[in-house]
Amino acid sequence: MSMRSRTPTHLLFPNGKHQKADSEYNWSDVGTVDKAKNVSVLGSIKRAAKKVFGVIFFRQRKLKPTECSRSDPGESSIFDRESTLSGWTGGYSSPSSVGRSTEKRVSGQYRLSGSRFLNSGIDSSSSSRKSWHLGPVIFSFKELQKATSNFASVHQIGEGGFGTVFKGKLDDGTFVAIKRARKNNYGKSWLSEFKNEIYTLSKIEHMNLVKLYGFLEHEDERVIVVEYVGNGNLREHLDGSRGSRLQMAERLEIAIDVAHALTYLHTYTDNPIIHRDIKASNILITDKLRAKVADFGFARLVSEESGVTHISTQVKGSSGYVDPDYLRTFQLTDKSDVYSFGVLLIELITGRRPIELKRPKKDRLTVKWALKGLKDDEAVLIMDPLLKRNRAAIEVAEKMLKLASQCLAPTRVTRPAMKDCAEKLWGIRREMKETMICSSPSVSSSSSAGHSFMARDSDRYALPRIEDNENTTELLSP
Ligand SMILES: Nc1ncnc2c1ncn2[C@@H]1O[C@H](COP(=O)(O)OP(=O)(O)OP(=O)(O)O)[C@@H](O)[C@H]1O
Repeated sequence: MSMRSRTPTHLLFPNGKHQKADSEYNWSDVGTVDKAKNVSVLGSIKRAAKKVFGVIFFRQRKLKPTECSRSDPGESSIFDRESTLSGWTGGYSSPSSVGRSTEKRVSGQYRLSGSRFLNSGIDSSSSSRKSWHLGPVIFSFKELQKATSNFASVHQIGEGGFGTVFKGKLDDGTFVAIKRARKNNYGKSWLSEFKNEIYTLSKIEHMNLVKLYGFLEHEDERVIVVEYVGNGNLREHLDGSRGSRLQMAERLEIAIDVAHALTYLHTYTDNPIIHRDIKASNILITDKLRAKVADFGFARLVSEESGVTHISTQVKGSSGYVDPDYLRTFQLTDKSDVYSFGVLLIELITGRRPIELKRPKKDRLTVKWALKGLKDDEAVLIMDPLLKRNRAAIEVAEKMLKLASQCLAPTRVTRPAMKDCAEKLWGIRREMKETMICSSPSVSSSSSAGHSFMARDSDRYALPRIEDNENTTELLSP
């Protein structure tokens, strides 16, 4: 568990225009957070119960008979609404969002008897680990203290603009990442970032996105509890401070994972979500070298009609990753994530950070340097020195660079959609397999190599790696 050094600073550019505030989510939409501050959790339960009964009463009066017959008698109306949102199947299990009947506190979580979860026959008291599927829960400060030995520095795994990240172990044995906000941070925009991360994460569920388990908002503490992803972040892997060197096939798989996550956010959620802070340190890596996108503090929902968010008063993102079109127009679209994804592709190929101040002036901006390499037909020279240079790897580098150059187009209209990027990457992956099979030393092994690829493809979501074929010809030494 190494503590990561601070990665590129976030950019905040006031545009001087008096436009609508950058983030104005209706916190009550989340349906979970007690608006009043400095109140005990018990207080929130009581108030929530009143509110819930009010909602039920209201709903019962408004529902037509046909609507009533559709609902499971044990499900709350709010679950009905939430379950249609973005494939999120659980809705909230917090006091303020749950429907009818009594709340039970189970293993530090507020539970509903009569909820969808309990109706499904899973006993939350005996299996609280599974109970995350219900949706985010409200933690008590005490249980988070216990999970982290009172936020001991030995449990610290990261630090960022939001605050400090700890690894914690809950009573049921689940490992979690606990993001504890820096207290002197609490300005208006910061609070909106906190709420934003919870709001956004609560709406999504995808294997390549970090899952939200719960949160705490009590007195001056703001904490987010998310799925723990145990193998560091992509930047640490590229720097060589984590793991053994990522080879080209693994980097390609990571790119595909990120492309899937962003395609999901842009295309398959009810309201498209723009992440706004795609960068290597926000890509977390699992033990099987799969990628999960984290850090939704800056994410924004997009209006379905226009495909754009409202004009921002502040441009947010991390230096080196921010879309120049967004900087120019203050108009945020999903293509801003596409731009940042282009920067990420360049990082995966070169291993370099987007800005490398210690290098000669002409090489400092990695994107510029790498795209010049592509133009000069010298992809092989800009490949990360840690990468093996076999034919398959070089071809992948060239193709990924070409895709990166499209993502990095100066204006958003000419950039591909994330879905197209994912499809192109799948094509690159397929061609890489073919090259590796062809480069295989013996003809007879080609069929077995083909067979093993098929086997790996069929369980891509279980054990998804293509390994670099050690037998492919080494064209150049790093
Ligand atoms: N779910 C997690 N599992 C494991 N490690 C994590 C997790 N979330 C964050 N980390 C670690 O903590 C670091 C900082 O986390 P995070 O980026 O979420 O904080 P932040 O304040 O939003 O950072 P920044 O402002 O730089 O984007 C990550 O780079 C990663 O190394």
